[in-house]
Amino acid sequence: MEDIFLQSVKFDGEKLYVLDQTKLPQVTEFLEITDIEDVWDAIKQLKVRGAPAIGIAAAYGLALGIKDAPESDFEAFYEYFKEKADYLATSRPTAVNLFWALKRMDARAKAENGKPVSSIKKLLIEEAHTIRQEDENVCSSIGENALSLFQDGMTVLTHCNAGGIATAKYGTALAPIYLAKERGMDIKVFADETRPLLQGARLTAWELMQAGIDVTLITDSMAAMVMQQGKVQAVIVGCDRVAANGDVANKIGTYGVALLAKAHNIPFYVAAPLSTIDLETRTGEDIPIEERAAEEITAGFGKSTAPEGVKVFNPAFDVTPHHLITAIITEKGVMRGNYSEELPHLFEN
Ligand SMILES: CSC[C@@H](O)[C@@H](O)C(=O)COP(=O)(O)O
Repeated sequence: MEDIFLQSVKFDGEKLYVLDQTKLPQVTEFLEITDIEDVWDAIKQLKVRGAPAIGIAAAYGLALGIKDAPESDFEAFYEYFKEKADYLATSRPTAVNLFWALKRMDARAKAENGKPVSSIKKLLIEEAHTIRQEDENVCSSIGENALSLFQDGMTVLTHCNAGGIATAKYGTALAPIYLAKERGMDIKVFADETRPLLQGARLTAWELMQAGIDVTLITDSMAAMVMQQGKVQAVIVGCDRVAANGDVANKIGTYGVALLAKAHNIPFYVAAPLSTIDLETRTGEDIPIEERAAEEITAGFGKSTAPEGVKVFNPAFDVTPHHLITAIITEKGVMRGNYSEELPHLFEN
C-alpha cells in the first residue's frame, strides 16, 4: 500500500517516539521517551492507544525499562525484567495486546537464558521490532481479507479509531478502506465521533481526510438515523479483546452500534489480529472493562459540561455478544459465526 501513514510508535535503540494522540488533530507531535514510567503514563493517558499500538509501545517500553537491569546472572536480570513487565501490565486492563506483547517479551527472555545478559537486552529490542513489523504485515492482510466483504460504491460506518495510528501501520478496521482507495474503489465512511474522548472525530476523521477518503462525521446518537435512512451498507470496527466464544470488547458504544446494525439488517464486522484474540478469556463477561475518570465525561477537553459533584459511570469499553457479529476478520481470513469452534483453529500452524 502507498506510504501515507505516520508511524505512531517507533524506537531508535535509545528513545521511543510516540505520536501524542491526545493532541490530534490540532497538533502532530511526537513524545520522546527514555524511561518506562513515561511509557506507562503514555498508555494510561491514551497518548498511545488502540490495542495493537499499546502492545507495541509496551514491548519497546519494557526494552527501555531493562536498560539498567543487573547483568551479573540471568536470575537477577529476570527478576528485574519481571518487575518491569508487571508494572507495565497495570497501565490499562482491557486490550489483551498489552499482555500478549509482554508475554512475548517474557518468552523471548527465557528462551535466551544462557546467553550474556547484555546480549539478551539487545535481543529483546529486536523482539520488540519484530512485534512491530509483524503487526504491520498482519494489518495489511486484514485489509485484504476485509476488502473481500466490500463492494465499490458502498458506505461503511465505523466507531472509535482502528486506523493506522492505532497499529503499526494501515489499521485493522480502516485497512480495507485504505486498500480500496488504492485500488480505485469508491468506499465512503461515516465516523461516529465516539463519546467521551472523541477518537472518531479527532482521529478517524483526521486519518481518513489525510488519506483523501470521503468521511462524514456524526455524533454517536445519529448512527440509528443514518442506518434508518439507508445511508450505510456495513459496519466495521476494531476491537480490544475477542473472547473464546467470539464475544468482543471494543470502545464504549460499539454494542449499541451492533444492535442498531442488527435492527436494520446491516452486516456488523469486527477486524481483529490474532494478537487480540484471547482464548483464555471464556466469554465477554470475563473481559475486564476499564473504568476511567469522571472528568472525561463532566469536563471533557477542559470545559465543564455537568453539575459539580454529579455521580458518573464511565466504562471505556463494552462487550458485543458474538451473535450480533456477522464476521470476524483476521490476518488468516474471514470467520462467519461458529466462533467457539473456529477461533482455536486460527492458532494451528
Ligand atoms: C486497532 S485498534 C482497536 C481498538 O483498540 C479500538 O477500536 C479501541 O476501542 C481503542 O480504544 P482506546 O480507548 O482509544 O484505546
